[in-house]
Parts: sequence; C-alpha cells; structure tokens
Amino acid sequence: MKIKDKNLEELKDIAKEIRELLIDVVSKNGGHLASNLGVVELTIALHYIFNSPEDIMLWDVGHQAYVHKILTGREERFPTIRKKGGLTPFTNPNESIHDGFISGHAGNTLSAALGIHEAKKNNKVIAIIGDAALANGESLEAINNISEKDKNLIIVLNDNEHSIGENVGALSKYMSKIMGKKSYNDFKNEVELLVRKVIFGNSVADFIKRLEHTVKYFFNPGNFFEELGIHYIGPVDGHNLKELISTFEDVKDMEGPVIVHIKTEKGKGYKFAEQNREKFHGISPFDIKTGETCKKNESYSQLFGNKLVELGEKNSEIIAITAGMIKGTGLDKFFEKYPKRSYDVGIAEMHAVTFAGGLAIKGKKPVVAIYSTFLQRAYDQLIHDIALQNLPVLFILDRAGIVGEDGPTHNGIFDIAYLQSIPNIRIMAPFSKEDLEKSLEFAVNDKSGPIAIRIPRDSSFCLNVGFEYGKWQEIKKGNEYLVIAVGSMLKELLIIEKELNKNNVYPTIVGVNFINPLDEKYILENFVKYEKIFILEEGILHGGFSSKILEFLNDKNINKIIHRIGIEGFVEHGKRDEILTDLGLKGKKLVDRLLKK
Ligand SMILES: Cc1ncc(C[n+]2csc(CCOP(=O)(O)OP(=O)(O)O)c2C)c(N)n1
Ligand SMILES: CC(=O)[C@@H](O)[C@H](O)COP(=O)(O)O
Ligand SMILES: [Mg+2]
Repeated sequence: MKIKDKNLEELKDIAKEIRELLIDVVSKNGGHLASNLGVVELTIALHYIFNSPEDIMLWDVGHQAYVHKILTGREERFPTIRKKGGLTPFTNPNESIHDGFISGHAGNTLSAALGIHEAKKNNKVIAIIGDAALANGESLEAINNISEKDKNLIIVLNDNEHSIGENVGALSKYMSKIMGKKSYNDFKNEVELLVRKVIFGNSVADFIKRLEHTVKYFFNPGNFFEELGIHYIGPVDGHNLKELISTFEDVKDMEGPVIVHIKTEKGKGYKFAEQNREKFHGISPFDIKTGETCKKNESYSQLFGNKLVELGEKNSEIIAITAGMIKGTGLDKFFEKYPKRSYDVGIAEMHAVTFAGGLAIKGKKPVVAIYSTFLQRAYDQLIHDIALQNLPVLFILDRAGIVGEDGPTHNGIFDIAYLQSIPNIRIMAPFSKEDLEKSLEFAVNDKSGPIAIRIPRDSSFCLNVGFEYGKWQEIKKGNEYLVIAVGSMLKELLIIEKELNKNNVYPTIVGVNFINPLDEKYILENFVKYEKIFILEEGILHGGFSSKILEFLNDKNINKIIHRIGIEGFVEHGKRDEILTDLGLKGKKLVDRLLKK
C-alpha cells in the first residue's frame, strides 16, 4: 500500500481499509489482533513521515507489526500470515528489508536499535515499543545506555495501558499518570497562541513568563526520561492522524535521543476487541459477527491451573508467579481465588525466578509458570540463584516443544538441553492428564530442590498409569522393538501404534515422565534385551534427552545403537500438527521412521 502521496482524508480511508483487512485475515488465521488494531494510525504516520528502509524501524515483540508489513510490500501475502510457508508472525530481516531486526521476545528492541544506530550513524533508527515491554529488564538496561550518549535515536512508546492483560508495575502507573496531562499538541497550540499575542501587542516579558510556565508544564510529564537525558514528547493521541503526523514531523530532525509517548487503544475499531482486549491480544480463528472462537478441549495449561487451585487449598505455602502470562499459563483461576498468593511481575522473567528464590529460601513453595522459550531469559538466575542453593522452586515450563503459528522465536525446544546440564534441577515431562495431575501433587509437596515440569501447547489426553518418582512407565509389552517416548510424544506414539502393528511391529512402549533423574534401573535391565531402540522427544536432539542416554550407555560400557527422533535446528511456523508431522514426530512420517531403521 502506498501512502506517501495521499492527503489526510485518503489516509483515514486507508486506516479503515487496513482495519478491515486485519480483522478479516486474523479471523481466519488467528493471530495478534488487538495490538495491531491499536497501531493502525501510528504505523501509517510513521511510514508517512519516515522513509523505510533507509530510516530503520524496529518493532518490539513484533506482534503489532502487521500494519507495518501491509505498508511495506507485503499486503498481497498478508492473508498467508502465520500459515506454513506464509508471512512470519513477527518481524524478520530475512522476510523483508523493512524489518530492522528479529522480534518475538519482548525487550530486545532498544538494545538492537542502539547497536544499529552505532553501526549506521547516518540512518535514523526508530524503535517502537509497548508500555509493558518498556518495563522489561533488557529495555531498561538499554535506556540506561542510550541516555548516556547523545544518540539520534527515536523511541516510540506505544502506551495502551495493557500488557496481554492489564499492565502492572510502578513504571506503568507513572506512565498512566503522565498520560492524563496536557498533550504535546495542546502545548504546541498554546505556544502558537502566545506568539500571536506577542505579535499583536502583548509585552515580551509577559510572553516569556507564560512560555516558561507552559514549557515547564510540558516537560514535567516526562520528567523521568528528561532526567535520564532523553527528550520526552507527549502524550500524543495515537488515533489522530493529523496530530501524529505533525508530531513526527517535529521529531524527525531533533538532536539526541527522544521518546515519543503515544496513547493508543488496544483493539480500536472492532467492538469485541475493544470490549475484551485480553482475549483479542492473541486469538485463534473467530467469527467476525460474534467475536466467538470455537470451543476446544481442555488444554494442559488449563489443567495445570485447575489442579493448582485444588492444591492451593491444601497447601497454603503455594505461591503462584507469572511474568505477564496469567491466562496463557492457566494461572487465572489461582489468581482469582488466591490474590494474596499470586504475583504477576510483568515481562520480567529474570526477576520472577530470583523473586521465587527469595520466597523459597524462607519456606514458601513458589510455582513459577513461564513459557519454556521465555525462561531462556533467566538462565543465569536458574543456575546462580536457584540451583546453586538447591531451592525448592517449581517451574512450570508451558509451551514446551513446538508451539505452532508463533514459530521459531517461541518454540520451546531447548529446555531439556539447557536444564539437564544444571546440577540439582529435576525435569519432568508428564505424558497425560492424569500424569500431569500426579506430577503436580508430587512436585508441590517436594521440599528437596528445584523441579521443572514441561507441558506442551496441546489439549490434554487421558491415560491413567502408575506414577513413581524417577520411574519410567512401561505402557505396552512387545518384542524386538523398544520405543521410549518422552512426555507429549507418548500420545503421538499411541495414535500410530495400530499402523505399526499392521506392519507386524509390536513395540514395547515406554512413557517417560522423569527426564532427570534418569530411570537407570530400567535402562540397565532392559536395553540389552532389544534389537532396536528408539527414543522420541519433542526437543532439540543435541544435548537433549537421548544424548543424555547415550552418555549414560557409554559410561556403563553398553554398546547399543539408539535411533533418536527429535528436533534439529530452528523450526519455522505453521500449525502445530503440521509442523510435528513435517518433523517426523507425528502421523505417517513417524510410522515410516519407526519402520525404516
Ligand atoms: C520475554 C517475553 N516474555 C513474555 C512475552 C509474551 N508477551 C508477548 S506480547 C506481551 C505483552 C506486550 O505488551 P506491550 O509491550 O504493552 O504491547 P501491546 O501488546 O500492549 O501493544 C507479552 C507479555 C514475550 N513475547 N517475551
Ligand atoms: C507475542 C507473544 O509472545 C504472545 O502473545 C504469544 O504469542 C502468546 O502465545 P499463546 O497464544 O500460545 O499464549
Ligand atoms: Mg501495551
């Protein structure tokens, strides 16, 4: 879509058209709707004033960059967004020269913007960041650095007073306070009026006095940033194209780092998204007329949340912690029922982990529910603050494995590899609804050290077999083949079992919940009996579960070939089932892999 030669009325029409396109495509593909509806005018104004790609734009998280994609030559492909082989869900320089940097995880943009600016001093760098992502630790580290230098960097703060749900924290409260103050454009108008009065006869002294007062009032709102050496401009109405354009026109040639505070409404222009911003932050396909999505079976996240509510009743030491993902992790019911034992720390995974350490060292039982991919942010805290002191914190690693449409930034495929090398952390991967419930019962009452429980982005499946600490479960006794399935992979294996039988293969099937500690007894007693051994895991193979078994066999001098089926390299976006199938972890491809060897 071309916008440079348009007048204001035409730009307003384009905004309307883009909103319709966003609603239409997201209703079919699912995606991040509310944030995008909120930045339609903002993105148009940015592209109207600045010249991408010479002026380099970076979008924090990138979930709100759909409009940017539409305005930078990707309009035709926009209906493919989040689909396998289609446009990616966030920004990616491999997709377009208009995407300044990879995004997906909150808080990397300001650091990347500063780096890009240092490398390309003649280009303008514009970093667009949300109010919740601004409070992320990495963002604040970057601000600290940016403000020290005289950088010609433009930070656009898109303040909709929401994270996925309500925003939390002191910075958010501060921003809300200044948002109520007189707007940047009111200030401009006031100055204009004063100048006119001087011209038409008021005394210069009076003019200067009043100007000083106005300027003070104007700068006060953003005092925090001003004190840090970053010019503050705002607040600006993020849905008023005229105001936005005139503001960016002013900002374009300003010297030094500047933060432009834009006030937007998440979900703007679609009734259901305005009424329920959280639901429409990231939504599965929905009916445009009613705003309803189709009902799905209970997810593992919901199951975890429900079980924790029950366990919280019996054990008052349980404390729930999330880093900005109350609903996604299934903790909403616990938060509702036990508000005093619930903490949403914002997008602050590092803090969440060490905060839990503090609680645990004084006898509480913190349950920290974070998506597997986001826990990567807190690796040092896991080692230094938790494992080294062997603190009994329970980590719920949600979205462990393939997440689907959110793609490579969000797949939780590294956790087994990154956790199992850390001493003291036990890792579990429940394989069914019942197994997850029993795992939680065990883990919340365990006081001996940290435990991480992996749960997949999937609806739960029922299988009630035994549960014993450290023990793998033999689900079926067969002959010749031994197939060991970790967590989520057991369901996939049981689904295709009949196909194997049709080919005269009757494997012994083992469900692995306990990744660490290994069930050494089972390995030592059984591996030698089988001609073929397969291990299935929904995680990276290098350094993963099967690697650990190979090390164990090596150390015990057992010479066995193990066929390892898992993930290699980064995995692109698409439906979870499609991706698992492509990877040979599901369906016919899995059958083929098990029969081929
Ligand atoms: C490190 C990290 N933690 C959590 C998330 C999940 N997440 C994605 S968007 C979001 C809220 C972002 O809010 P804000 O920055 O204000 O942008 P808005 O959606 O309101 O435009 C969260 C918590 C993430 N992407 N990265
Ligand atoms: C952009 C982001 O990081 C989140 O909005 C994420 O997409 C949520 O994923 P789920 O939809 O799996 O909760
Ligand atoms: Mg926000």
